[in-house]
Amino acid sequence: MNDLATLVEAVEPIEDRFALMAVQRHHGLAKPQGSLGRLETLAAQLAAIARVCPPPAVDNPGLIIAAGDHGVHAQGVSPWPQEITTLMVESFCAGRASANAIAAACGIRVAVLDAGIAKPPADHPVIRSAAIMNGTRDLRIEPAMTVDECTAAILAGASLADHMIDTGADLIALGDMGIANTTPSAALIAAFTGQSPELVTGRGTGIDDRTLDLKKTVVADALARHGEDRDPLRTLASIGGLEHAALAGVALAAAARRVPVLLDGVNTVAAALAAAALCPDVLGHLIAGHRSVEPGASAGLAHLGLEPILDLELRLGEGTGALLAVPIIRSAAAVLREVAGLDELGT
Ligand SMILES: Cc1cc2ncn([C@H]3O[C@H](COP(=O)(O)O)[C@@H](O)[C@H]3O)c2cc1C
Ligand SMILES: O=C(O)c1cccnc1
Repeated sequence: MNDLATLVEAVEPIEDRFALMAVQRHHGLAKPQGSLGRLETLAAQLAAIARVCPPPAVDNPGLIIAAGDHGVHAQGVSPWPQEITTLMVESFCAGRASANAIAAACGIRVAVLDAGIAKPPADHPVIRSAAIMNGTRDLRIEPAMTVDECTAAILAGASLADHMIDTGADLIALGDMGIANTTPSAALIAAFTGQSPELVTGRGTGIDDRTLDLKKTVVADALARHGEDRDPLRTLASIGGLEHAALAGVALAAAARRVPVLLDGVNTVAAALAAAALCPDVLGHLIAGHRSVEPGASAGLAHLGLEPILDLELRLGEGTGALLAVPIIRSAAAVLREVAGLDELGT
């Protein structure tokens, strides 16, 4: 897929009639009706996404972690040095980050996209480089990306998702890495939900009250600079990050292939808002893995109409909350595929 219009056009709405078939099938299984609660709703969504009932088994889930750096880091919105982005990407490659530990525990493969890191890491088989730019510009004072740069990042994410699906992935979880990225996330969430920067800006990695006030001002200034334009692509380019754009592309490409897209914390929710603004039909393909502590995550999920599977008070990112929800999604598909019918009992 080498242009954005083609990518957006390739996404079709999910088909509710397969969800209805799933509900009927659940009613006939050897258990009281509705007794598996939201597992049943999830299974119905999986059927509607795949357009088949029962839905395919979730045998080969994958995580894509998109990493980027941010010009707005210069405003002092994160207590951490920018180099941590590169160091954490190296840690993903070495299999030593939290995301790796959880992915290994849950049997999920991990791929990393350097969507635009200031100091690119050394080549490694699990990293792909988008090779667009080494981080965004400072969104408080100028557009973070041009529309062309943003489009290139979306397509780089889409291409990696396509590759993962071509090599067997049947569910794609989104993960992020990028010091200072909760600032563009707050800006995107404010822009796409209409909520105030005050309400959707949070403490990220854990900033003090004074830095939080500064961060809210930076987000408000970015929105004021950008103005009223809510064109999805121009908004994403102006106040977003390269990893947000790449993850929006991952979501679009997976949806186009009828593969479920699993969201993590605030940064992936911001990317999902952009993807849904670019292409509303992506929405039915999204599953919210968890509710991040970050306030913008809840605002974004409410706007998308998504109820998260888990609430473990996580605020890390990297895809950790999405990964933890994978066994539940796998189980939802397995129940609908494998459980005996009431009429089969004793046979
Ligand atoms: C060591 C370390 C590992 C991380 N893994 C994810 N994040 C998370 O924190 C960053 C965003 O928070 P803020 O906007 O406050 O900088 C992102 O990289 C996010 O994925 C990390 C942050 C650190 C420091
Ligand atoms: O919601 C998240 O995933 C998150 C929160 C704080 C910092 N980084 C990520």
